[in-house]
Amino acid sequence: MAAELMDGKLLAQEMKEELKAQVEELKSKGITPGLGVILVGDNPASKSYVTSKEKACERIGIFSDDTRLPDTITEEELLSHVDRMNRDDKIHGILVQLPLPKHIDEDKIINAISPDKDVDGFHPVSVGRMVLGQETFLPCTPHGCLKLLERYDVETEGAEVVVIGRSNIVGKPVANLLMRKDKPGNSTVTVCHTRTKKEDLLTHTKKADIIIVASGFPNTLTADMVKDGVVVIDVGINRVEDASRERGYRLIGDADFDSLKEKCSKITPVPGGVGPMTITMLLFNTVQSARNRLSK
Ligand SMILES: Nc1nc2c(c(=O)[nH]1)N[C@@H](CN(C=O)c1ccc(C(=O)N[C@@H](CCC(=O)O)C(=O)O)cc1)CN2
Repeated sequence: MAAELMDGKLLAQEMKEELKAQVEELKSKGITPGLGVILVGDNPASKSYVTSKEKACERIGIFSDDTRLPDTITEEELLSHVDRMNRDDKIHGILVQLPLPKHIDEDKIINAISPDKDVDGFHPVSVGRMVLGQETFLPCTPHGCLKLLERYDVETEGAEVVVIGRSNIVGKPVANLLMRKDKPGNSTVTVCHTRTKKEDLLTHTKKADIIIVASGFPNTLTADMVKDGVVVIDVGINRVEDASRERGYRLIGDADFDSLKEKCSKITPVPGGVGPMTITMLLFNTVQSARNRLSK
């Protein structure tokens, strides 16, 4: 049985149409949603993600305030840019593209973003609200995973979910969201990570109904590790050299798509799965932040 593809590109497109209409409505009320974007250094992947985010903003009518800084910038200088954006009423969301250069303390920068403008959902206040089930900006990649599960009618209530990876931006939040008393949610969640024993990982993955792989390593999940009919969400993005491609590489996820697609009931492709949803959920949060302004 071949798996159904959970098409993130298509869902992202559908959601962007809705968001575009919401932006038009906000504009008719005198509010143009604005996203402050900060990119430090010239990491090629970060540059390409930021460019995609800005293009996506433009397409749906969000204004973006683009600040590109050299990787020689000091922590204080970077903090002053965040502070400027915190005080700018035209900016409803602030995005500091990660990773930051090693000499800059990422936590310090994230903590400086006003929680009201934290459209990445990384600030400790946003994380706390998310864990407590309070209204807040949800982190974009985990939120995108939930939207995919919802759109493709995957039942999460009572499901055995295994999350592979415990990062602050994917593993921990997606595990938390799926255990919340909510829909999607109400799952029994197990988090596996680099220190999980191989035999334990297998025990967990073999009984999972849904597996979210965010390990950062290709082939972390293979067909022999899962039961028939499992749903797999692959958050990984790994570059593999490929001279036949124009850019010299191709992208693969953390799951072995080719073997898993014969055993899963549903699976996300890479590219075209979770990645496009990450950008769309950023737009979603930025529009939400601008709408919040209406009620103030
Ligand atoms: N401030 C943030 N930094 C980072 C985040 C984040 O959510 N906020 N996440 C990641 C990278 N990321 C967004 O910034 C991101 C990754 C991948 C994609 C994406 O669309 N991928 C495409 C393929 C793109 C390509 O061809 O190169 C796909 O999977 O189809 C978007 C955003 C780290 N930093």
